[in-house]
Amino acid sequence: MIYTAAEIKQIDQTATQNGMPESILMERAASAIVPKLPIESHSTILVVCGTGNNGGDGWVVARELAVKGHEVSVWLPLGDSKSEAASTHAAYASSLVRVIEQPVATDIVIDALFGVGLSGPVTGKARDVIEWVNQQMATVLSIDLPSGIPSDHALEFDGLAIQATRTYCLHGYKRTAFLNRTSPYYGQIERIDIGLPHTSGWSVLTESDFNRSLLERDRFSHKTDYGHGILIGGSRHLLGAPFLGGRAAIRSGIGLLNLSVPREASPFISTLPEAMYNQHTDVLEQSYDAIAIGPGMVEGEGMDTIWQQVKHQSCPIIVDAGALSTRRFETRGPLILTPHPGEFSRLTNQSVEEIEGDRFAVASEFAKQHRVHLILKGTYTLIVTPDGKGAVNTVEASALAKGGSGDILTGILLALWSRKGELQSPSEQAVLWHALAAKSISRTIHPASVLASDVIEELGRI
Ligand SMILES: NC(=O)C1=CN([C@@H]2O[C@H](COP(=O)(O)OP(=O)(O)OC[C@H]3O[C@@H](n4cnc5c(N)ncnc54)[C@H](O)[C@@H]3O)[C@@H](O)[C@H]2O)[C@@H](O)CC1
Ligand SMILES: [K+]
Repeated sequence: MIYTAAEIKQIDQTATQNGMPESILMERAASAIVPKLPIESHSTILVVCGTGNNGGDGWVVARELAVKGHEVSVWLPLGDSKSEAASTHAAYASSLVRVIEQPVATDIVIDALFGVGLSGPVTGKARDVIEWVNQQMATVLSIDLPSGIPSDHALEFDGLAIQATRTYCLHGYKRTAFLNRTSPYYGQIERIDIGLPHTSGWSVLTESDFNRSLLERDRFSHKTDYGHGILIGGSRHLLGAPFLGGRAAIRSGIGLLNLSVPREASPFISTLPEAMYNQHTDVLEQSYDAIAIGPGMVEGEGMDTIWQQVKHQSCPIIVDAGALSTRRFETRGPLILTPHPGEFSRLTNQSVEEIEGDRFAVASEFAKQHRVHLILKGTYTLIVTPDGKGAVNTVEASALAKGGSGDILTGILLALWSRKGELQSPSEQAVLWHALAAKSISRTIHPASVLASDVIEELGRI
């Protein structure tokens, strides 16, 4: 569940209009956060409160901790609360805690300076406050967002924000928790339910979302029950990619696999005898359950002729690497595109910085506009459906930052999309499986040393 600041404000406003006041939401937020705080009985605590509702949350947390017997100081570096709900809480809580003018070093700092109300880079005195917090040796626990971090995108972020040890994200995560530039500030993240309804179009994928029944085989089944796919790839100087993709497809359970490779690949055919082979110049059969095209391919070398045949097929078509082009968006069946940010930059005419700074919006817009399934690769791969909704993968695997990883993902996608619609969210499952296999092999081989082939062999072991 991931929300923009505007969505959070809307949910908040609807709740308020329907009789759930902000002060009660703050109460709920604090009572859900406090039991989770990693605070020892003897820890000294400083709560830094801003003037908005994030500061209001801070006041209630401070009050609860004081009631539990902790030594709590509250610092209001930007002055008194401007929000009515926060002021009400501040009035009572200030009778239970110590309100200080000058900050003191403590074991714990609770950051309640800014939440989703921040707009643009931090200005004024708050900049010094953030720098002061970052100089402390304390464990820093942020409420909702690390103060200074924008909610939705990193396009205007200037690098000044609180470096949290842990962040308690209220209601849902904010997009910046999953952007390369901003996610490190969050520390560990935890979602806090405050009892509001969920309306998010974005979900967060973790290990537990992987559907292990993918690996099951029915005892009376036949190879045709698991789909027949073709992977078209390779070019004169890039011959390994289709074999990596093909091997990954077979390791992902595909029933039958054809590999279409250039003539120059003939010497490698014996490395994967489980596949059936075609040449790029062969006419495409009509009977595939899914097609993948692109690993190791380059423009020219017959690409246009091959694409003319592919695009008339009504099965799902996965387009990757060298086949990704704005000239190849027209297909009869579902189209699944798998760009990394550089490739996506070419498809969108936006810079890699613009894409990486605002991945969710750019990916969602693109998927809706072109009615495609989009897998925007990265540390936090986004998997977007043609309605612009999607999921972010949070299973991190640095071993995948290496040539060949994309070919493997294409192979897994081919296998899962070949299952004739029998699987829910094949793209999400493929991304998870890929990351989990890489994470799993990284336990026995150092991530720097993991080969793409090692990841393929691990697919059946997770
Ligand atoms: N629906 C929800 O999820 C709930 C949200 N609540 C809290 O309310 C927060 C949002 O509260 P608010 O909307 O009052 O906003 P914040 O408390 O996040 O911040 C607002 C303050 O920041 C200042 N500000 C904005 N941009 C600035 C900049 N660039 N430089 C310096 N100062 C700047 C504003 O002048 C204002 O005083 C959430 O993050 C969350 O902590 C909770 O109270 C419970 C319910
Ligand atoms: K905060």
